[in-house]
Amino acid sequence: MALTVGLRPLTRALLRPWARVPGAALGRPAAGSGDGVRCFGSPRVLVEPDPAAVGVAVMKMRNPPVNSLSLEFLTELLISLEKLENDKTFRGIIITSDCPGIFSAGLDLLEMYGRDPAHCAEYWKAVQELWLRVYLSNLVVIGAINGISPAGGCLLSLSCDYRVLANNPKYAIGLNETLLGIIAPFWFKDVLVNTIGHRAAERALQLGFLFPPSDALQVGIVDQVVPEDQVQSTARSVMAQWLAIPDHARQLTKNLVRKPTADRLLQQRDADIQNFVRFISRDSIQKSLHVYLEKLKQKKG
Ligand SMILES: CCCCCCCC/C=C\C=C\CC(=O)SCCNC(=O)CCNC(=O)[C@H](O)C(C)(C)COP(=O)(O)OP(=O)(O)OC[C@H]1O[C@@H](n2cnc3c(N)ncnc32)[C@H](O)[C@@H]1OP(=O)(O)O
Repeated sequence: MALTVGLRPLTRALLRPWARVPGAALGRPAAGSGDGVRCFGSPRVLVEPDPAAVGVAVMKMRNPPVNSLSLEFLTELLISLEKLENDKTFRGIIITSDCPGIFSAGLDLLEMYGRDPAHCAEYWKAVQELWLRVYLSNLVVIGAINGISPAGGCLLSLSCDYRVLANNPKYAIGLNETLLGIIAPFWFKDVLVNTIGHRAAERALQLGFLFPPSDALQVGIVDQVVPEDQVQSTARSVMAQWLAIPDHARQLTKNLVRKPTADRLLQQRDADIQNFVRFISRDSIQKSLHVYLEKLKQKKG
């Protein structure tokens, strides 16, 4: 089945592989700065230069209540990342959350439930694009994970160069897709295998493990677990260590390590979109999503 993907103009401009964001940029001088420091804001993505670290931006995700990765939110994240990537002021980003207790609830289930194939295709393309942009970023990307991080939230974390997780037993992280009756796509799986190894990934993926911090550290899905009030300062110290390496050497090395994984998706992006649309449109999958969404509602009581 050939898919015709009808993209909206903004999304279309953004989602071409490595597209340049057109003129109407969100980048603007920080209010009252006048010193050339740039701040790229958007309603759901707050980006500010780290006042304590030169060349570092802090990107706070603010899509309440749970930072689910809706199409609009993905688009704003992509714009902000593109702007940062193009601004030579910055060499590193710390990605964190502005939603208490939640890093990201992952992909927005409402973008996949009860939607037509064209919408699902557009959505999946945006998911692919965000992953590629974070995973292959020339910047040092540190995840300051200050909340629970299931599925797509975990993928975002895994795509960073280094992960610092707050030590709170509620802040579990993992690819829990099977618990929803869906499956993690091959590129989610690849990134997990690259991070924790084949055997651990095999178990974690099939059983839909959400690792609490101590287990997450033990299996290697995060690099460091620290008290909640030290997540930002730790991320900043780690960033300093990464920024001590000359950019060109670090970037080429990152590319060497990550490109084969990214290429697997780049070589079959359209097929991956079609597979996703076919899979998600199945009655059985839509029913699983319905049951899961109902469970989330009932949990509230
Ligand atoms: C042939 C092969 C082809 C390959 C095909 C590949 C197919 C792959 C398909 C999909 C892959 C998907 C990956 C994902 O990321 S799926 C999303 C997984 N996420 C989760 O499981 C998390 C679900 N959410 C929660 O567990 C909780 O909400 C939590 C994050 C722990 C926060 O709990 P709490 O603070 O108690 O908040 P609530 O549960 O009350 O939630 C508040 C409202 O937010 C809604 N919500 C929550 N998560 C999502 C989400 N992911 N998407 C959309 N909406 C979400 C929740 O329903 C509440 O809404 P409301 O206030 O209206 O009731």
